[in-house]
Amino acid sequence: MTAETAGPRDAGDALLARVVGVTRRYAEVTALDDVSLDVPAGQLLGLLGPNGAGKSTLLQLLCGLRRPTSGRVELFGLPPTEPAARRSLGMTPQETGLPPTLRVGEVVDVVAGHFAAPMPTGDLLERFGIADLRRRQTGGLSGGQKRRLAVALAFVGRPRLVLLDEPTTGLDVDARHDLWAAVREYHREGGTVVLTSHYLEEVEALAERVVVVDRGRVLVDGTLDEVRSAVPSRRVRLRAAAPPALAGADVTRVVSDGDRHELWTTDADDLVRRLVRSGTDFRDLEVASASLEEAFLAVTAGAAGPASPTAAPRPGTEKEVAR
Ligand SMILES: Nc1ncnc2c1ncn2[C@@H]1O[C@H](COP(=O)(O)OP(=O)(O)OP(=O)(O)O)[C@@H](O)[C@H]1O
Repeated sequence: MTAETAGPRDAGDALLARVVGVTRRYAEVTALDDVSLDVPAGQLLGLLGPNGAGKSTLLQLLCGLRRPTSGRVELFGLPPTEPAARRSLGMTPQETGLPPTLRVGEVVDVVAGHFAAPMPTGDLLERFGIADLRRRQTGGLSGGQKRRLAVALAFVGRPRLVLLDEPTTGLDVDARHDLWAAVREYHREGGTVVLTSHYLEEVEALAERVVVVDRGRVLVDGTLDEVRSAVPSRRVRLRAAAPPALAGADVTRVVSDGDRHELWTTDADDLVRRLVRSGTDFRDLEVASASLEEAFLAVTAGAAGPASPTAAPRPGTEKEVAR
C-alpha cells in the first residue's frame, strides 16, 4: 500500500475519544445518565440498545453536534466542538440529506475537497459497492443506495475515527454485507469505529467490543462473549396456579399469562432443581434456548435503575426480578 492510499494507522493504545461522567438532558428527558466510555485507537465498538436508549445522543456528543448537560467529552484530546478535533473524524448520522441534482461522483468529489489526502473517488465507490452509481444523480437513488453513499462519505477523508449511526438501516441483505465488508477493511487498516445498531447480528458481525445502552445507562461493556454470558440465555416454561417463587434461583424475568409462566435464567439446570425441591405443583415443563437477540431484549426490558420518562411502558404481565 502506498503512502497515498494508506488508510488510518493508529497505534492501538491511544484514546481517540472519551466520555467522562456525562449526563445529557432534553427538557425533562434524561437521554444519558452519568455515562463514561473510552474509545481506544483501533477498536471496532458496537453500541447496542433499543429505541430511545441514548445511542444517537452519545454519538452526537462525540462529534460535537451536542454538548453534555454535565460531564466531559474529548475527541482526540480536545473538546469535540473544536474544528481541529473533527478533522480526523468521519460521521454518518441516522438521516442524511444529499444534494439531489449532483451525481454520486460529484458528491464524493465535493466532500473530498475538504480533506488534504482524501481517498480517490473511484476507490471509495468501489469499496462501498456503488461504483456503478457514479454518474447517477443522488435524487434518483433508492433509499438503500443513498444510505450506502452517505456511509461511504464518512470515509472519504481517511478519518482516524468513524461514527456510524445505524449504518445499515434500510439496506437489503447483500448491501448490508457489502457495507460490513467495507467497514471491516477500514478497521483492518487500523481505523477505529463506533457504530450504533438495534441488531445484535450486526454487532456480532463487526464489533470486538459491545456496549449495551438502555434508558441512558451503560448496562454491559465488554467483549461479545462477556455480553453473552451476562444475558439470560434460557427460558423455562411451565404451567402452575401461580408463578413459582424460587429463592436463590438466578431468575431475571418472569412473564406470566394465566397459568403459563416463563422464567428467564442463565442456569436452567439449577432452576429446575430448585423448582422440584420447592414442591410447586407444575406441569408441561419446557426448557428452551433463547437467541442472543431475545436474550438481549430480555436484559434491556428487565434493566433495573431509574427509568427515564421516555422509557417504554412494559407489558403488564411481566414481572421483573432484581438479580
Ligand atoms: N432533540 C431532542 N429533543 C428532545 N428529546 C430528545 C431529542 N433527541 C433525543 N431525545 C430523546 O432522548 C432519548 C434518547 O434518544 P436517542 O436518539 O439518543 O436514542 P437512540 O438510542 O439513538 O434511539 P434510536 O435507536 O431510536 O435512534 C429519547 O427518549 C429521545 O426521545
